[in-house]
Amino acid sequence: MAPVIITDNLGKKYGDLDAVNRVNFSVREGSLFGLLGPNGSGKTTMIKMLTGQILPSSGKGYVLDIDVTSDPVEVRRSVGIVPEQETPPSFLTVMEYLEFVGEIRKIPDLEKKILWWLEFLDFGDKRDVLCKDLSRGTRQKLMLTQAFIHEPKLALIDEPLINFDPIMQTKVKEFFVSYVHQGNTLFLSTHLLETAEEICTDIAILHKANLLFCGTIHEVLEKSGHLPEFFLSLVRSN
Ligand SMILES: Nc1ncnc2c1ncn2[C@@H]1O[C@H](COP(=O)(O)OP(=O)(O)OP(=O)(O)O)[C@@H](O)[C@H]1O
Repeated sequence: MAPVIITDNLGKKYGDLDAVNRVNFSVREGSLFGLLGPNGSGKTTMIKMLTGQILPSSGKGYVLDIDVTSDPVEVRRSVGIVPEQETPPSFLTVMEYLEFVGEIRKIPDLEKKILWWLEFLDFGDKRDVLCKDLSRGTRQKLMLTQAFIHEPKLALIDEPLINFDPIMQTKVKEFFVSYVHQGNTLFLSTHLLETAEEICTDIAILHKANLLFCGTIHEVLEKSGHLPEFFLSLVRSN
């Protein structure tokens, strides 16, 4: 099975700063891939490059066989994306925003799908509320909905569980696991190491713009017993 994401010496500089330093890894189809790393290690920059939001400074990146440098628009069209701390347009209601997304993505049976998501994430009572008046958790529900409503084969999500209460975290984690069991792929960045250990099949660790580790969760657990210990000892020794 061909990887759904390949990076080949992919790098990003902001002026003189290496935010991501010539990184190589690939993501298997059907995996739940967790990108970990301390603050400022380059996770968001990596996701932005892989979702066509910024252009790399060096190397190549392929997402679903699409070159992220030459065809960023096609990348954005093909995947589900939840950018870091993104908020939906303040001047639209929940329904208006989802109808807008449906229009752009040309989603069949849109109304039915919207109703399913409103019920699944338990925010149907907010359907006519302007996005500016939503709580942070409800905004995150809306951002997750817009990422998955067109049923992409691959979704990339920056900090997916932030702002959610424990009940909603559990529900969303279960959704992620069932999403990959259906053959789709999920690429997420997170600081929640216990959660990554619980649900991820594959792990990559960035530190100071460099890739320190990429492998399966089984390799991690064999080496170290638990992901948090593995992560801390690797990062502290580099
Ligand atoms: N637009 C930008 N201009 C200049 N520097 C930037 C820009 N965006 C990010 N950086 C820098 O690039 C480095 C990597 O940032 P990035 O946001 O990718 O890290 P991160 O791992 O996602 O961090 P966090 O866990 O804190 O969200 C940091 O040093 C950051 O200050």
